[in-house]
Amino acid sequence: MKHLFIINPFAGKGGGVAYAKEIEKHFMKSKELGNKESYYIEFTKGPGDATEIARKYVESDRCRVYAIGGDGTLNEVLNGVMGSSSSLGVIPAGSGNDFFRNIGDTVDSSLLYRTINGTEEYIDVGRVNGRYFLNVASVGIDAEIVANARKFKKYPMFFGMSSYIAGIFYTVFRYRSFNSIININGMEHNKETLLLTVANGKYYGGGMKIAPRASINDGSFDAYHIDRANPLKIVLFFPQLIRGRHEGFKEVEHFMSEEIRIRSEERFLLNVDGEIFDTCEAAFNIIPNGLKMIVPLKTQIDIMYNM
Ligand SMILES: Nc1ncnc2c1ncn2[C@@H]1O[C@H](COP(=O)(O)OP(=O)(O)OP(=O)(O)O)[C@@H](O)[C@H]1O
Repeated sequence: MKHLFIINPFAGKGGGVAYAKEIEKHFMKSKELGNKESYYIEFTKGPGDATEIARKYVESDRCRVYAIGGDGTLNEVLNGVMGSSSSLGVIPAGSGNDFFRNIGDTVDSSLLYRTINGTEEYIDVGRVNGRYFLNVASVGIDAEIVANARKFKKYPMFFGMSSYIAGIFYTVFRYRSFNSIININGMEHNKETLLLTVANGKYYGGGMKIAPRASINDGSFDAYHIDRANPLKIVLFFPQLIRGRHEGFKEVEHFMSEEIRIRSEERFLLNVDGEIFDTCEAAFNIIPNGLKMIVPLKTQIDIMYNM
């Protein structure tokens, strides 16, 4: 079995780099114990690189591919792995690490070893406008917030969710809803859209529980549409959204669907696992059991390697 580790040295505060030594240590010990598995460590050099690296390896062989970085890195690796028989694991080393929250594990000193030895389970994958995603895709105010949060993230005082909260305040008073036509479960609806989130995973924005009912293996999206609301209401609304308690608001509608389409005469921003695109139409579909995910073992195995 080939193990490919793709490390984004710029994700989070660069914490992913330290894993390279740990990986080498692990495979040295493993070799001493008689295992003959090969491993490769690749550092990304810029945006898009993780997709190219993953694709290059999985085209020639079945691999276990590990994304070491944040949600952006994971998304890029996913887009390189899809269509192959390789599996994908995640070692969180970003600032938000929202996808990892769905796995319900903790980042501890044994995570790397538990993941290398982890089991493989099928999970669903989302696709929008030809791009795959694991977590959440959204349009409207939200994508605008992600774009603005990214600007704040560059400053050291903004970390994790704080850059997102700064993005919210910056965006809320400037943003205007747009007229849209949304097709869900074959029915067309005319809407005034403040936000449409289409979720496979539960979290985004550094721990905001945007889709409390979502599950990565139920074969369906959990979608939330939020109608036009005034800025003050939006500000009041976000603390509830962070905790996943937004379902009670009259502006919020929840849908389960395998296919969703939104179009508008106005252009809007589309957020795909943190990546932002400008468009006037977005077509989402779920691919049930579309990916073999590497799930870390629950037991501590570092003792076995005497580390
Ligand atoms: N060598 C590099 N230099 C600069 N940027 C890079 C490099 N390699 C990858 N990137 C880009 O870094 C971006 C951010 O990575 P990522 O999302 O993994 O980290 P993060 O933003 O810290 O974490 P999170 O998304 O979980 O908040 C990605 O869009 C990726 O394309």
